[in-house]
Amino acid sequence: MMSAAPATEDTPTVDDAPTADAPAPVDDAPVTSADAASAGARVVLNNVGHTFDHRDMLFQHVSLVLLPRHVYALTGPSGSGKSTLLSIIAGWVEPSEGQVRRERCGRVCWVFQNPHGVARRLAVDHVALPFVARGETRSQAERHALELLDDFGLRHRAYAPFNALSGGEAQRLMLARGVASHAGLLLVDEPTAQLDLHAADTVNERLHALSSSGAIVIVATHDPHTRDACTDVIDLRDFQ
Ligand SMILES: Nc1ncnc2c1ncn2[C@@H]1O[C@H](COP(=O)(O)OP(=O)(O)OP(=O)(O)O)[C@@H](O)[C@H]1O
Repeated sequence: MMSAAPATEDTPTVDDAPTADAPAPVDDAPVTSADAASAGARVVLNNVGHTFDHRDMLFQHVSLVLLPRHVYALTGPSGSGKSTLLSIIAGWVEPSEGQVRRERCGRVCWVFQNPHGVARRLAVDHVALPFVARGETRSQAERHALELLDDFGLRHRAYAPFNALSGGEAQRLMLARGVASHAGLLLVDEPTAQLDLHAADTVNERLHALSSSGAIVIVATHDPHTRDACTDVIDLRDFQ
């Protein structure tokens, strides 16, 4: 395991980012995760810092380049700002200091700690929908969805409505949907907090498989097993 690449002379920095001559990245462009990797996707954080009270910085001077085919564990004590940094990377929260650039990342997918689904919709339909949206027939989409549910250890829950799933099952379902939607940037908040060891291992393996397919995967976690399953670690204690 290694630390996430700091934006040094050896790694791309914001100075390498597209200029006015290059097309601006469009976050919602319908590219697949594999496309995102081949298109040179990356997330560049340049001296990012954040405070909610204009007094105490949660973290500061975060300068990193995040690349496809890596799974970044975002670690740090409770309250150190992991979810906040995920929100900043997603573009939902403006950092108090510095800039974030998402370059050619394609679709951004967030998997929450307490996922929301459509209560009465079947699990399989949550995962089939992105395939249908890409033009597959209903039966093709269902077949692909079932394969993904199998990967996440949820095959036996495929025909359960969302509101009958446990918290851990619901979160794995949303990870499967993230894969189905071909996210180029996948942000995951505490994916294994509600899982037993076996289910957690299944999730950790799939995170890896997803990054191999070309996505940038960032996982906020307290779980040492999840951290060890990641390729890189960003420890917020290094940015206080
Ligand atoms: N919108 C907000 N307004 C004000 N304070 C906030 C807001 N969001 C988060 N905070 C505070 O910022 C700090 C960091 O929160 P955050 O959820 O990012 O930490 P975390 O490292 O993800 O925590 P945990 O590991 O417990 O989930 C906490 O003290 C939290 O109460």
